[in-house]
Amino acid sequence: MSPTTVAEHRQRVAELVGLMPVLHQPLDECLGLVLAADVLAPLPLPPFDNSAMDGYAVRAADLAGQLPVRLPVADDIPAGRTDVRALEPGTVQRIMTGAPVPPGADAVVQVELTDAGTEIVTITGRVEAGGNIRTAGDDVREGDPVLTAGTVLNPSRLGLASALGLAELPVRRRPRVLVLSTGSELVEPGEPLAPGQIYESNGMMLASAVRDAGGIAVRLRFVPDDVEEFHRALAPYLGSVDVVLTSGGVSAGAYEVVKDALASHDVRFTKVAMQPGGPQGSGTYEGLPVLALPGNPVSAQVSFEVFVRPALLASMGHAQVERPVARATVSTSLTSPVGKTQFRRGLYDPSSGQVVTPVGGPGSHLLSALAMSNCLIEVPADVTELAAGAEVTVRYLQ
Ligand SMILES: Nc1nc2c(c(=O)[nH]1)N[C@H]1C(S)=C(S)[C@@H](COP(=O)(O)OP(=O)(O)OC[C@H]3O[C@@H](n4cnc5c(N)ncnc54)[C@H](O)[C@@H]3O)O[C@H]1N2
Ligand code: MOO
Repeated sequence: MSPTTVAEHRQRVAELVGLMPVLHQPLDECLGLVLAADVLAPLPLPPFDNSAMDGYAVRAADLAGQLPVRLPVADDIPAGRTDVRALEPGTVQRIMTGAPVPPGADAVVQVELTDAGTEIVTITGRVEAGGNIRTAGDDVREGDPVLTAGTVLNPSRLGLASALGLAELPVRRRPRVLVLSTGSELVEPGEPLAPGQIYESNGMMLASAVRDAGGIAVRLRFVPDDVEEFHRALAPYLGSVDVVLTSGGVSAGAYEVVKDALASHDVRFTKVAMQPGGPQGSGTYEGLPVLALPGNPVSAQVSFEVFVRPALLASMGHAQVERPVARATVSTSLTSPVGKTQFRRGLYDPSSGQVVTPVGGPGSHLLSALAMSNCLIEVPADVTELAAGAEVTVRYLQ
């Protein structure tokens, strides 16, 4: 049987994860989420004619003659006043930025062009009719489609929704991902380490990657290589998560707990033609999508980047699920296994003439090299050698 290609496995993972349902969420929880329906402005912005300056609401015609002119101050209009009275000819009203312009006024004279009087004001400068007034609907007209379905909600868009008086927006909700590491050798950071044990790192890395992609990570402390314990550990979470993401226990050894526990369910274990990240499991368990990543830390994280991150983003309705890619020249020669897409770790600096420098070797245990890198260098499956200066595609991770 020919190995699964990267593209085939990506497709399978995306289909398994599917689309999250649409919910009306409070704006506070919408940052980074994708709007699921068009939003029509329920009111104009600004909602009423208001002053752009602290100063005096006037009739421009009252300033048409010789300046300075002295006019009585008939009223005071702070922002937020709701009972504004009409401006009588030959008078002014003191007005603050954002306050409603009184009927009858057609301009605002900024305070700097006056003596700031409170009973009588002396005005020394002229303003045109319409000057310093922000008219209703200037920014948004009522009924305008201000935010369209598919828009990613960023700070300014959430600000706009608030300005329109919306307390909630329809969005695809964040996927809840159960992150579970397996391995009897694993020890919680902070605990003492016995010979033969290592500190657990995939759980922290994958949970952070889930959050970084916009999902909610539920971390289940790692379970030992025991099938019964694996099932018992998962059971309490099955009703409350959307995806189960495991790492470790999928290759060819004698104690492959994830494979042993799930192969009898609807989970398929395959070799994907890539390095790192060859052994992969995917399918459903008790109706839940399960993505079983290999345990080597670099393999787990590269698998997340290539398969899981795009699927989580797509599940939230993102159209753009790819990292930015660029063409770059590689600074040193590279070799790559035959028939496998290789993802090497690299440092890419677009300001330095599009050069990418490999960091560390191909080994999938080289976590510090991954931590020092900012991109993945993609070597196609049909390429086994690259000379220094050859062109490659880089996926920019930061
Ligand atoms: N005979 C073969 N052996 C291996 C093959 C193979 O095809 N034939 N494939 C290799 C490849 S490629 C990979 S990748 C790994 C995948 O192994 P598993 O998914 O079964 O992972 P483990 O054996 O449990 O662990 C591998 C390695 O990673 C460390 N690890 C695991 N989980 C964590 C964690 N949460 N935090 C930190 N480190 C972790 C573990 O201690 C091992 O060193 O299999 C190869 N072998
Ligand atoms: O696929 Mo393994 O991920 O080469 O180390």
